[in-house]
Amino acid sequence: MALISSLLRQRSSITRCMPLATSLGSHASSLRWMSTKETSDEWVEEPDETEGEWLGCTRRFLAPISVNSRGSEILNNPLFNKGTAFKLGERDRLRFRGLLPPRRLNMHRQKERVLEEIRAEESMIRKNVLLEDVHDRNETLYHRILVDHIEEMAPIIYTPTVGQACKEFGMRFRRHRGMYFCEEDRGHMAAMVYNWPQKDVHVIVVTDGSRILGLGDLGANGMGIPIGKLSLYCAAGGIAPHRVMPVVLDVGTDNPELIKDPFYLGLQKPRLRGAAYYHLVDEFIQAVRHRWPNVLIQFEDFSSDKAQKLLNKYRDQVLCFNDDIQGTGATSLAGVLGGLRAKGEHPTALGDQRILIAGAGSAGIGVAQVLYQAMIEHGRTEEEAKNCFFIADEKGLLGVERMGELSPEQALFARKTDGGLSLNEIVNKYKPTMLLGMTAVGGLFTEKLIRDMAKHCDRPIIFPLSNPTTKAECSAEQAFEWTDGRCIFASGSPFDPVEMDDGRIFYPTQCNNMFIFPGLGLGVTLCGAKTVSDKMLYVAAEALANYVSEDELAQGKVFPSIKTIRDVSKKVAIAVIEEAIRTGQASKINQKHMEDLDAFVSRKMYDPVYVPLIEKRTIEI
Ligand SMILES: NC(=O)C1=CN([C@@H]2O[C@H](COP(=O)(O)OP(=O)(O)OC[C@H]3O[C@@H](n4cnc5c(N)ncnc54)[C@H](OP(=O)(O)O)[C@@H]3O)[C@@H](O)[C@H]2O)C=CC1
Ligand SMILES: CC(=O)C(=O)O
Ligand SMILES: [Mg+2]
Repeated sequence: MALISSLLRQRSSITRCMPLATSLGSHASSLRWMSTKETSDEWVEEPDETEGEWLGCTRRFLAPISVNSRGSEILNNPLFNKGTAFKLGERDRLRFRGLLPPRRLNMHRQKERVLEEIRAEESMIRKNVLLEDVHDRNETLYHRILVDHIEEMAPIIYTPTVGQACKEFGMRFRRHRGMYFCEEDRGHMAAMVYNWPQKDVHVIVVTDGSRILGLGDLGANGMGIPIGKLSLYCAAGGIAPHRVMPVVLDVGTDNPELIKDPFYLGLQKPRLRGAAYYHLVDEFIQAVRHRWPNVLIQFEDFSSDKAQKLLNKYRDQVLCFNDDIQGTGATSLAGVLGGLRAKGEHPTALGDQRILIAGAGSAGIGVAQVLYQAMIEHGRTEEEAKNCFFIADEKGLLGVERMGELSPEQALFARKTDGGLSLNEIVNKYKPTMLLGMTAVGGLFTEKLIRDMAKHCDRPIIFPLSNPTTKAECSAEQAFEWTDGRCIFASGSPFDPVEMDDGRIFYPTQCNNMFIFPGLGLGVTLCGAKTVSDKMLYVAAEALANYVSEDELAQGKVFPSIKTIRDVSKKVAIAVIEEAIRTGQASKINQKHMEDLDAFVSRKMYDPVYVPLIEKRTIEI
């Protein structure tokens, strides 16, 4: 009876209509029109007593959203579920009154409870499981926790812990998330993409699991990576959770342990190769673009032999980029520019550096390509720029004598002399000013190597970028200790501050593509770009580099604090949109947006708050 009268009251209160804000994120697409009277009189909930503490006091108007489901369906849908935070009126209207304990906790209290539980747990992987449980039952709360505590949560949902989460993916599997495509799905993918429950996907992160972080071939267990990256897209890049889709292309695995693992959930057969592999990828790309023509596709953790080929094939045709090649390149450029600033050198001094890159895979070559382009941008000739690089793989310095076996991208950097020199020999002969590690070989940077770097260079830039922490080429402590605190350091996975014997404290920052991809994705999807250009990556790197303050540089920090990642992503997005406008790619940006891009981007960024829910049929007018 109460429900009927409540519905009657709602209907009779309709006065005039207005469109609802799309920035409400997850469910706005299901909205039609809403009466201002309804929203103001009936549906807007009393502000929570602690709202200001976590939301900032000046909240935008929380218009309700209409949902097709009701009852326990809502409680079981992580995009809608608010758990114990549902107010009585909502429990009543949506027909699940009595299905939750009576006492209501507001979001702040729920968050405190989860934080207490996570903080009481010592093991990082257990923390990951607890947080992913929240992800699976209440996405709004999950993203609120990430946004408010990103520095603490990033190592739990991302590197380093995501590495272990991937390794144990089969064992820990609880609930479906993301899509899988395999050879058996050939011919069906265009139909399969319609199984995805959300109508409007903006960003896909896809892997074939062939090189997960520095852990090698983890096959379908690699799903943890797209999930982790997309969590950052939402929390740091402000893309609403219903607009992202994690994907694994399960093309088998060559990892013998997985082939015999009884709990492995992927196909236990050798990897698909050659034309069949590329046809499968192609069908996937066509299928997702058929349903979502403007979707951004981020290639992630493909082994290098395929990563560059796929990028070359699709980069001018579809909105896509390879995070390990291009995202890491842009991030490292920002760090290197920060390092030069910390040394009091002008950005154009980039072309005066001698850069030793250990690792000639996707990341190593990607970084070299972006630094090389930046040198050209700063006026160096191709020859001068090439001459700055010393790139080594397991066989030593890349040299012209190996031309036949190198990829075209590697061949560009092959040295005319001294091919095959070891890292130690390169350091002693060429006295590099920078040492960047992307080998996935933990501890590769030995004490001798780093001490020799510091002998020849007053302030060497040392970036061990391999992930997870076990694969870092050296630790922060080692780098600072072996250079007497003179190095400029950043790492792929986080390290704690280092206190030297003389009391000096150094604060290592993280050189990880997480500083680029969320903002890049936000920028290109908001502006309607058709492709991701090299220049977009360059301006993204500049925006990131400019974010670091003089004070931070003075403390040896060449990247901003992860606490600021949401704002960093906004700046990156704005830079990307400006570049798209400049080159006529910004099809969705109008004059009004251009007048205040900052406000436009801020408005569009998903902010995880509980939005009042109403049953769809009660508001159709
Ligand atoms: N911080 C960040 O944002 C990012 C970090 N990464 C990390 O970078 C690492 C590498 O990734 P990716 O490039 O895709 O991997 P690849 O496997 O494609 O490349 C690894 C490279 O390291 C070389 N290598 C192996 N052992 C040695 C050695 N002893 N000395 C010199 N070189 C060696 C390999 O040479 P060979 O081919 O001869 O074996 C290969 O060229 C991973 O750990 C990944 O997590 C990646 C992307 C972003
Ligand atoms: C960070 C990242 O993308 C990697 O390690 O592969
Ligand atoms: Mg990666």
